[in-house]
Amino acid sequence: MPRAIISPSVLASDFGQLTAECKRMIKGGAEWLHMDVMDGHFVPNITMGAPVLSCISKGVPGIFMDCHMMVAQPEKWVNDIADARGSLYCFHLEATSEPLPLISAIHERGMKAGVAISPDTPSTAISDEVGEAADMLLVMTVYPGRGGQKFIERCVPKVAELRARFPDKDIEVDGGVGPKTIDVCADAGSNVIVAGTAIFGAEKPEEVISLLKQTVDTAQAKIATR
Ligand SMILES: O=C(CO)[C@@H](O)[C@H](O)COP(=O)(O)O
Repeated sequence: MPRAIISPSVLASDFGQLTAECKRMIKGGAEWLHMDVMDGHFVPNITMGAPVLSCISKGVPGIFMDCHMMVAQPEKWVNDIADARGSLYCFHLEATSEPLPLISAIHERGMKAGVAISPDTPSTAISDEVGEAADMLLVMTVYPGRGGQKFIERCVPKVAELRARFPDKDIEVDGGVGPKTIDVCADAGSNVIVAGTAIFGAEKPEEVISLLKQTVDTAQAKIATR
C-alpha cells in the first residue's frame, strides 16, 4: 500500500530562508521537499536550477529533493540535478517525445523518475510501459507556472484512472491542494501531496501536514480493501 508522503512546495524570498524553511518542514513531519524548477520556456516563470539545489542539499543534510522540472528540455538537466543531489527527477510528458530513454537516464544517475501531466493532458497519455518504468506519476491540479492558484477539480478522475492501472506507484497531486481539497485527491488514490500556500500560509504548518497525511493514510487503507 503506498504510504502518505507530504512534499511542501518551498516558498522563500532568500536563500537562508529557503534552507531554514526546508528544515522547519522536515521537523514538522514532511518527508520530501518539492522543488519547483521553472525555465521561462516550458512555463513563463524562472525559479531555481541546479546551483541553488546543490546549496540546499548541502545546507539540509539528508533532504529528499522532489525536483519538479517545469522545463522545455528535460533531457538536458539530468546530470546537473543528479550532481546537485536531487532525489527524484520529475519531467513533464508534454516536454519530451522519448520518455522511456529519459527515465532510464534518470535511473542511471541514481534518482527516482517521475512523469508529470498538465491539466489538459489525459492520464491515458501515460502508457502502461511508461507508467511501469516510472517511480512516480504527477497529476497537476493547476496549470504549471506559479503557486497560489485555484484547484482544478476536473483533474481528479485522472488520479483514479492512474491508481487503477498502477496500484503500487507513488501518485502525486500538485496545485491548490490543502485541507479543503485533500479529500477528493486522497479518495481518488493520490498518496504524495504537494502543498505550498496551504502549508506556508498556515499558522501551524505541522498541523496541516499531519491532517494531509492522516487523510491520505485513511483513504489508502480503504482503497486497499476494495
Ligand atoms: O509547481 C507548482 C505550480 O506550478 C506548484 O508546486 C505550486 O507552487 C504549489 O503551490 P500551491 O498551489 O499549493 O500554492
